[in-house]
Amino acid sequence: MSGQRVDVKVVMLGKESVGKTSLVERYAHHRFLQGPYQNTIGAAFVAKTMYVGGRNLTLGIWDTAGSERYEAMSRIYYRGAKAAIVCYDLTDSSSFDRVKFWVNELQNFEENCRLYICGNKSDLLENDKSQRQVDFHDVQDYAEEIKAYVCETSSKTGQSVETGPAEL
Ligand SMILES: Nc1nc2c(ncn2[C@@H]2O[C@H](COP(=O)(O)OP(=O)(O)OP(=O)(O)O)[C@@H](O)[C@H]2O)c(=O)[nH]1
Repeated sequence: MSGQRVDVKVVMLGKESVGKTSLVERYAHHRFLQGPYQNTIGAAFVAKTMYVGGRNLTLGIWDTAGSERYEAMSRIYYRGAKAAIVCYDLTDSSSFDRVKFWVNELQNFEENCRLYICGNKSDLLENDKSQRQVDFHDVQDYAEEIKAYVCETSSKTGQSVETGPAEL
């Protein structure tokens, strides 16, 4: 699908509609596409070149479909990934349950993959904290257990999107 040389393979995982495609769009193209939600079918690939430590590094980002119907396919995309960004929606606790499913998969089948747990849609909490359904400290405790990084992002405002994967 991509003829481009990829130095670091990254995979986006998580329940449908948590904002994986929007995060990639924000990270790669610095924009947020308004308009009706369109679910990803299968997966999409985006390459982004970064200048790090005196050299250009190409990230190959696989944005997988969150719908459980594509679950088997998503497994194909995390093979050999150096990092997985496992996303959830801060306003939807069921999406955090799905994080645990993917973490489990990665621990079993891709043990060298670095894990990032990303709570998205932080903008929705700005004016109404009661919308939060997933406690940050609970996520931190869980992340410590599984040796993952955590971040809270908004693809809408761009909060923490550019800085998020800097450790890669
Ligand atoms: N308020 C807000 N809405 C967001 C944010 N990120 C995504 N959305 C909205 O959430 C919906 C789903 O976003 P997508 O990026 O398509 O979600 P996805 O996880 O890629 O979904 P699948 O392709 O089905 O797996 C869209 O209507 C987006 O506009 C965010 O940070 N804040």
